[in-house]
Amino acid sequence: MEHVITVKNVSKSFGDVQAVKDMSFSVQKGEIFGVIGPNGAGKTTTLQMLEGISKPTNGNIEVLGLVPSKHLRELNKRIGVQFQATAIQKKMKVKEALDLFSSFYEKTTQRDYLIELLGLDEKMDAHFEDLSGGWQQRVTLALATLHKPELLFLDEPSMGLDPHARREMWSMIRLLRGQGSTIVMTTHYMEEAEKLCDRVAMVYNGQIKALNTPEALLNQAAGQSLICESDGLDYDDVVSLPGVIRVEREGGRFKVYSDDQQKTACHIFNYCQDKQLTLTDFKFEKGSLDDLFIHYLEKGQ
Ligand SMILES: Nc1ncnc2c1ncn2[C@@H]1O[C@H](COP(=O)(O)OP(=O)(O)OP(=O)(O)O)[C@@H](O)[C@H]1O
Repeated sequence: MEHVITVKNVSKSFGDVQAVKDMSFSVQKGEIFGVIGPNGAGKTTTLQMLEGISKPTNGNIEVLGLVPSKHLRELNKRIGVQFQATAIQKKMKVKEALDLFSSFYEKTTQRDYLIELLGLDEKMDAHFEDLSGGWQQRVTLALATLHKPELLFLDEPSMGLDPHARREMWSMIRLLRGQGSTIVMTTHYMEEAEKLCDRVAMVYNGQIKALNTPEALLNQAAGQSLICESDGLDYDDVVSLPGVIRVEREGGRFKVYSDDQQKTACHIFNYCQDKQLTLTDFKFEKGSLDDLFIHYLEKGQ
């Protein structure tokens, strides 16, 4: 498996704030690699170190065989970075933005292809500020990919888009991957991570808490919750059962998150027998990435 990014024991501090702590991972050629995490988790800081914009305090990074902070000029020819829409001048026309960004690169071999792929033809004379969020994202995606980068960095590519525009953005990202680009993206949307990404890193508190395919992460999440219902269940008793991490209650219905689903299930049955309670419902619930994410947030470490 060819790695286009290798991160080894990387940390980054801003004064007293340790934004990234001893992070290690690699990205394989041709994959869509997602980074998810709450605000302040260290996602942008990580991306900026990969892009060569900032230098790690400790550790080593290799991107396309180069050290980003040392070989920025060479790297910039081979990577694409999608700018936030706010970085584009409001009064600039789409075609002017394309011309300006084309002038940054030696070759813009896929300009015409991108205009067609992203349907930009009809918007060439529109001012950037007059475009909807979905169209603005298409333009910034085009600007990042004019030079057909081997590696594309997208920071929240579908932020603020409606569900339809988001799905269109996913198809475009898949097409760009189909053309040979490796894609590293951040997202806040669990559904996006699940449906679009080949592998997902869950980042919290500057550390990777889980890294796997969405399917494997979902299986991990699936082992973590169960539903039980009985009129006599006591919240404090259920919370203190072995393996229980967190309990959500709605009337007599409890959703129990556990480190060990089987063990907790046995303890719930024993507890109900001891207290002579009748369970009116009991099931293992298929978890979601949201559940897993909240699990790491609540563990808070
Ligand atoms: N230039 C900086 N100076 C000081 N602290 C910073 C700087 N950049 C980031 N931080 C801090 O580092 C931590 C990680 O920030 P980062 O922007 O990487 O998080 P994030 O996961 O991208 O969050 P968001 O989803 O809100 O963009 C935060 O505590 C942030 O306040």
